[in-house]
Amino acid sequence: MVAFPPCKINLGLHILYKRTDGYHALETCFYPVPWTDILEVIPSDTLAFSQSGDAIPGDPHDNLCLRAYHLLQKDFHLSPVRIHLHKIIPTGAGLGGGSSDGAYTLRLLNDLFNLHLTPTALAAYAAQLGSDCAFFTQDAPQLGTGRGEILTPIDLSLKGKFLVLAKPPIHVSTAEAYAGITPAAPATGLTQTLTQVPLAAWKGQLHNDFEPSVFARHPSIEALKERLYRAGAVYASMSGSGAAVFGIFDKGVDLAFDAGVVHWSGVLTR
Ligand SMILES: C[C@](O)(CO)[C@H](O)COP(=O)(O)OP(=O)(O)OC[C@H]1O[C@@H](n2ccc(N)nc2=O)[C@H](O)[C@@H]1O
Ligand SMILES: Nc1ncnc2c1ncn2[C@@H]1O[C@H](COP(=O)(O)OP(=O)(O)OP(=O)(O)O)[C@@H](O)[C@H]1O
Repeated sequence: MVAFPPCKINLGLHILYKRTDGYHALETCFYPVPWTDILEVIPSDTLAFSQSGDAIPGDPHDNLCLRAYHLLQKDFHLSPVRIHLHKIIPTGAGLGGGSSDGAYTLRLLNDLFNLHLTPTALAAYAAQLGSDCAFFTQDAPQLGTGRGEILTPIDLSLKGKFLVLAKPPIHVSTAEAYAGITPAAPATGLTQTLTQVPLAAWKGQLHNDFEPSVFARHPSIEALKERLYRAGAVYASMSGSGAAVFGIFDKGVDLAFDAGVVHWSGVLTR
């Protein structure tokens, strides 16, 4: 079986307070973007994991695809599989690429072994892999709360808009980004902003709370965001804890970026 795990952007990201478990309570809108990895899971005599494409930091034995397998193996005594991941989504980007691979491994195993896990059950397993993972068990935009694992569908469509994603050659560690945050309740709740403020007025009203501290350490990320505005973006922001930034345009643009900046662009179809 083959799947194409997408990445995500965060439309608004409010870090509300630090929880007693060390995580932060947040509210964000996860929006899927078809810049995808390629994931194959097939039955095998022995458990095997291989990868191609871009390098992935860390020990391959800790890959989220394998962690997903072991999570279900523990409860369902699954037969061995061979997993191959072709990596395209940049890591350390705030795009949830690793989280997506883990969640899609759960989805493929659910189908391959007819486990009949519901989307809710899959989301609960995914939440054990990481705070961003649960979102990737769903296919539509979701409001994320809690540590990001509590999902509520949101009626929001960017269909027909042209999206540009760009990641400079900077790796932002999620834990490091959270350590630089001073949590605070926002003046306006995220759902209210997203549903009552038109896209044309999001600039200055839709905030990613990670931007001040990450931009202070990495001014080139802020410069990239401003570059998107100068190119005509209606709205631009850093995604997640960075380093990727995105711009939403009313029409297609053809932008050239400095060497080392990996980028994707396309018309959103949902
Ligand atoms: C920044 C976001 O990408 C926004 O979508 C997510 O909150 C990050 O989700 P993630 O990468 O899946 O994060 P996890 O792998 O669960 O946690 C990595 C580290 O980030 C911090 N972390 C993560 C999520 C959260 N709500 N509060 C946190 O403080 C913790 O230090 C944690 O040890
Ligand atoms: N399949 C995978 N793809 C990418 N990273 C993986 C994978 N499995 C484990 N990892 C580890 O997880 C870390 C975080 O993954 P990734 O960088 O894709 O998330 P992210 O882009 O930071 O997204 P976010 O910040 O929104 O969670 C990587 O640096 C890597 O060490």
